Amino acid sequence: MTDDNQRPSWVVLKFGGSSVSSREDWDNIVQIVQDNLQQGVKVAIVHSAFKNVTNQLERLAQLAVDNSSKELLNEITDYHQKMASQLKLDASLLTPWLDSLEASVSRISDHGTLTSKLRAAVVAHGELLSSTLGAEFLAQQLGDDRQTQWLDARELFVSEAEANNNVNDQYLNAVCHPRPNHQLAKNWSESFDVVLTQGFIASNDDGETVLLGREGSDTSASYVAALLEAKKLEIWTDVAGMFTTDPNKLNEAKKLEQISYAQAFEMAEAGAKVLHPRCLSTVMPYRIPIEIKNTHQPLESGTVINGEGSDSRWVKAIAIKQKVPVMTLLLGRRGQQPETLQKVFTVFNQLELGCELLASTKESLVMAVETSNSVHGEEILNDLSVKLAEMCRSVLLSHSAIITLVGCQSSQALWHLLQIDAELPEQWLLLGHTSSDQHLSFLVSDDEALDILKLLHKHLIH
Ligand SMILES: Nc1ncnc2c1ncn2[C@@H]1O[C@H](COP(=O)(O)OP(=O)(O)O)[C@@H](O)[C@H]1O
Ligand SMILES: N[C@@H](CC(=O)OP(=O)(O)O)C(=O)O
Repeated sequence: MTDDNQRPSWVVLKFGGSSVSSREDWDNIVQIVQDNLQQGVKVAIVHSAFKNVTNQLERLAQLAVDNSSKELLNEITDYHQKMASQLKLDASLLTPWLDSLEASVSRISDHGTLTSKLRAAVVAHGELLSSTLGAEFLAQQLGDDRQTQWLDARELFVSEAEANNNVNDQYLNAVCHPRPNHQLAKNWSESFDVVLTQGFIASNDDGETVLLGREGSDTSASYVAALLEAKKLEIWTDVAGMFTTDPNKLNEAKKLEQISYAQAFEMAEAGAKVLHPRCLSTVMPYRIPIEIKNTHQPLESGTVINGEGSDSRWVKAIAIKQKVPVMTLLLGRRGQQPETLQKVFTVFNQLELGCELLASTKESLVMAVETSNSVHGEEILNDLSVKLAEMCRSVLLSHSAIITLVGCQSSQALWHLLQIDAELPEQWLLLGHTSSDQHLSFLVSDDEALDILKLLHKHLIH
């Protein structure tokens, strides 16, 4: 099948960690790929690390600092060897990546500290190891009639150092700006039926490995889709679409058959981790539709994301983010003087932490802290508290939940809330809305979050 310009069509299939971690998953993947090939399209696969391996590698990098990573390294090695055996593949395929993983770990131990560059080099191995097995399995299953090619994503995507990016972000939350490359799409079409590459990883101008931020494989998939100007991007995961809320948190969640790019973006930004928000901003300019489907139930329909979406009077979905570190700062007598605010933001900058200002009054600020790209994870919050305490009257760190109503104007959402004829919890900490005015957020205590979600879902989702 070709598109209007007689270019062969590509579909991009992204398989997340929850979709590639068993033999059954892989049998389904082979079927999904074959179905596409039979329809005459070429298939580009973006492959994540096996389930939970990225977290293990993050821990491995930390343990390497004081040379205590051996046990975990063995565990990770074992896990991949077992996957090779489940797929009936020769485990020696893994050797080059296991060797380079060990070398990267040794570099951290020799260095004695963990830099974002060394962390990226270690963590990238999750995708390198898994995709090597995935490509070989697929090549064997599809046979010689089909050309299957493994590609190194670091040769496809080079990050751009954004002026306002700190060093952590440059290595751990890098950004690329791929544009359609018709010649490349044509070359690949002439040589291959299926290409398979890694999600989550890219390189920088110096050829070093960088990461695209946690959950970044969706972003990679959107990069491949933009590069090929694909006719469709399919996100294959462990649920059959985007739901009115996280179906693993609330059984009553309903599948959304179709939503607009903008609504999906709001949901993704607000915590619906089934899709990464950056993925949407990459494909939207090219109007590439996205479909979210369930690898474990491939025949079940999914959610289609396309189009503008029309104004709705109803809340369409509710997103939830839990265990968000939140700092409440009492600024004292001088309140929000530019000088105090500047000091506060300088501390965030020095610690290379991101933050989102959730609310402010004359004397206080409530900020959500983004720690996932910090090399030192949770410890850094204590550092932050100590530093902020030097300039604020009091500093309170809590782990809270943010609940966001998506799909109608915030004033409309607020009106619906006020109609709820049930007891709402006392602790609605605050609310805010974005400039797009299509969502309304609340900060609530983490302990109560799921009860509140249930209540809101019952009353607001129709
Ligand atoms: N609104 C939502 N609709 C569907 N899934 C959601 C939603 N919000 C959160 N999720 C969660 O997203 C998960 C899928 O994302 P993720 O675990 O990152 O999968 P993958 O490993 O395939 O990338 C689901 O299992 C579900 O718990
Ligand atoms: N493996 C990376 C990238 C990713 O997006 O994975 P997944 O597709 O399993 O969410 C992570 O865990 O962050």
